[in-house]
Amino acid sequence: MAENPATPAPANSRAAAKKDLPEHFKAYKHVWVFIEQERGHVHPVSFELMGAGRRLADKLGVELAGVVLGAPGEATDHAVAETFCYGADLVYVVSDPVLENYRNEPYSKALTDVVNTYKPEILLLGATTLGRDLAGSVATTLLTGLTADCTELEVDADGSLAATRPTFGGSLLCTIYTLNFRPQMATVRPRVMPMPDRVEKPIGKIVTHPLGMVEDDIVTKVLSYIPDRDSAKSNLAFADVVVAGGLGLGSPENYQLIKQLAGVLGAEYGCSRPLVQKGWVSADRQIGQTGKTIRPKLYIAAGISGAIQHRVGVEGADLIVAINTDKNAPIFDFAHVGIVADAIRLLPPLTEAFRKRLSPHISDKLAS
Ligand SMILES: Cc1cc2nc3c(=O)[nH]c(=O)nc-3n(C[C@H](O)[C@H](O)[C@H](O)COP(=O)(O)OP(=O)(O)OC[C@H]3O[C@@H](n4cnc5c(N)ncnc54)[C@H](O)[C@@H]3O)c2cc1C
Repeated sequence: MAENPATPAPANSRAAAKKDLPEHFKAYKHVWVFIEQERGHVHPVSFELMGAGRRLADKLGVELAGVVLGAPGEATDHAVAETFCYGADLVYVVSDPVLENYRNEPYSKALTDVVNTYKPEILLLGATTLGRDLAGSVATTLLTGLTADCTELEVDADGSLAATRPTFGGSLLCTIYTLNFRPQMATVRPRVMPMPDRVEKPIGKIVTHPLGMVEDDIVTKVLSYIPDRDSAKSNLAFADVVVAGGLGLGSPENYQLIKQLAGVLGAEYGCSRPLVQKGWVSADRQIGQTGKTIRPKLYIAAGISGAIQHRVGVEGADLIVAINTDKNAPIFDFAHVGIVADAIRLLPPLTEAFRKRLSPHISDKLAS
């Protein structure tokens, strides 16, 4: 692997680092996306990656495939059908009762076997808890490179995957290449890539592959399945409207102003990292490089300076409104609307104005 600054180096400057791709890797073709599904629920990041994968596949002139692992039945069938609606040319399926719940061992074996048999040149996974666990073990088993938490994926003139991600605490971007091994693997966090349109399509070509493993082969046992009661608590990453507060609010009491405005707008509320570190707000509300990436239609940030680690999590918002007392705050460099004001004084009348202006019907629409 080679590490480069944010702008991909021209192909010829990497020539020295690039030994001839070993003969057995030359057969690796096509772009694959691992479709993460649990009990019939496909994680949206998988479809976001289908959009990114389609762009890469078209540039390379190859096929885009989804890989679905799961137990035989409706849930897996549904995931396969949806994968076609998000642009797959074909779908690889490993369907076995052992794969009903995620466990690293059988999932790694299934994905590794399918890769070794059908040889993709690029394999993308969501940087979710499951995706990170699976990607790491599959990459180490395949002895190939994995670039985690990418923010951009491109294909170079020589067909290499240029995977860009923040480094040095987010102060730099680096582009990483897996030059001499295949597949080139990358994970991407939810909401980093835009969601492509879903187009109703019939089921296309499916390639099934056996798991070749039975329950007795697996060390970990699933004793029961307990859904995470908190998982539905914060819908921050997928909200259309997000209101967030930072250290400029000065106290947890003042942070309530953020929640009040969010309540009136039917929005989700979030925060910068220091508020989580101070214990004012729970970690699932943190926005930024080490928190959630958001892509709302409207993002209101109050008392947030706009450090790069925060910026990378909000740049995908359609409209960013920043409230800050310091007219030179970095957030004004990327906000679409900047309000130089004391948020503690501005938020209550702003909330009241929205309350008067928005009928419940409009609030519902904004939030939907
Ligand atoms: C490895 C690493 C990962 C990180 N990950 C993240 C991350 O995921 N998310 C994240 O947010 N940060 C992250 N950080 C921290 C980041 O570098 C910043 O320190 C942080 O974002 C700053 O938070 P803030 O804007 O709330 O506070 P500050 O930078 O202190 O800014 C407060 C702002 O409030 C303004 N202000 C003061 N009073 C008022 C007022 N009354 N009304 C309006 N404005 C006012 C000030 O002018 C200032 O601009 C990370 C840092 C590192 C090193």
